[in-house]
Amino acid sequence: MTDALLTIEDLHVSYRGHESTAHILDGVDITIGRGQSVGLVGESGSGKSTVAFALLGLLDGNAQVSTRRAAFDGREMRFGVDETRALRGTDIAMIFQDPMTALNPMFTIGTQLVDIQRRRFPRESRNRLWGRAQAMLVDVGVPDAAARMHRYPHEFSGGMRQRVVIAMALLVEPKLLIADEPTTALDATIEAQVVEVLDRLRQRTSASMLVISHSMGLIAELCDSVIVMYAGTVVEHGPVRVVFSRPRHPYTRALLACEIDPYAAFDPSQDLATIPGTVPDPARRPQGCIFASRCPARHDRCNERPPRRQTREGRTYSCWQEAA
Ligand SMILES: Nc1ncnc2c1ncn2[C@@H]1O[C@H](COP(=O)(O)OP(=O)(O)OP(=O)(O)O)[C@@H](O)[C@H]1O
Repeated sequence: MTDALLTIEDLHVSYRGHESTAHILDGVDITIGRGQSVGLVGESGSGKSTVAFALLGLLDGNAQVSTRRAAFDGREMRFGVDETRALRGTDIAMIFQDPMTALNPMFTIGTQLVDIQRRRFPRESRNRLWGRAQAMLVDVGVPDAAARMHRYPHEFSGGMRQRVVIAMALLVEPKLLIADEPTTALDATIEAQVVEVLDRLRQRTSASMLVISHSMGLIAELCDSVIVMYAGTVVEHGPVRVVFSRPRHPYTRALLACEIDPYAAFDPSQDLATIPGTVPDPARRPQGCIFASRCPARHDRCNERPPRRQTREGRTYSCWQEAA
């Protein structure tokens, strides 16, 4: 069994409103092994970013978070308190969809790449941190790195800014790198280049990765295993090869049917077509299977009782349908 870097059991996140409570995550389990890359895939609103934000202590103040058990790097962890914030920027680094979220327009890239390392390497000289930063810019494919260190974020293109943010995340030598839709804001050619950089660095560093995306192609390219989320629940998870080539859950099948081929050379223009029907209101979750209202294979039992968890070929899925 892989030595887990992160284990979260039964994660719940809800927001209490005036009239009702919206249950955004409902019993999510996540395990990420050391050096492993895990993808989180699902339609918009399925709760993918909520998982990352819970991990980093970035949820809105009115969020209620609970778990049965959570551990990071061999230590028990608690959510929504200072512990999660303490991990941010040292043990866990995040690459956001919009690189400007992480960059300060007022400072040069060099200054920001040096400052980000201070907490991790408090005794290192500025010169040494500057050298590390410049070398990392070269690594992520920023040309003319020595001169670019003196430039401001607005002097970089979108793709180059995202490379800078990847460098920034890697400079703190995180144990876990979270990439939340890292290429969505980029145009197609640049997107494929950034994926290539992430893939190369993933193979070289020992960091684990959590890649959040609605693109199965991107997950197939970057990840060892995949967690498929629907409306705040995990419907199927397991090795990417198994789940994508022989999906069991009707929702995974529907997602894959919408994309052309997750194993084709990464093509960012491939996107999800819509699956008929709508996601249930998080304030009124059904008592049976959460996907039943949109499922082509549903029968009476699916509306009445939560689905059965089944394991086949190292992959687990929650559905009443018997394996063929
Ligand atoms: N403060 C909040 N109060 C109530 N609901 C919220 C709040 N923040 C987020 N949500 C809801 O949580 C749900 C999950 O959002 P989340 O951003 O995690 O989904 P996602 O799968 O990452 O979607 P996307 O792919 O669009 O980023 C959404 O329905 C969103 O409206």
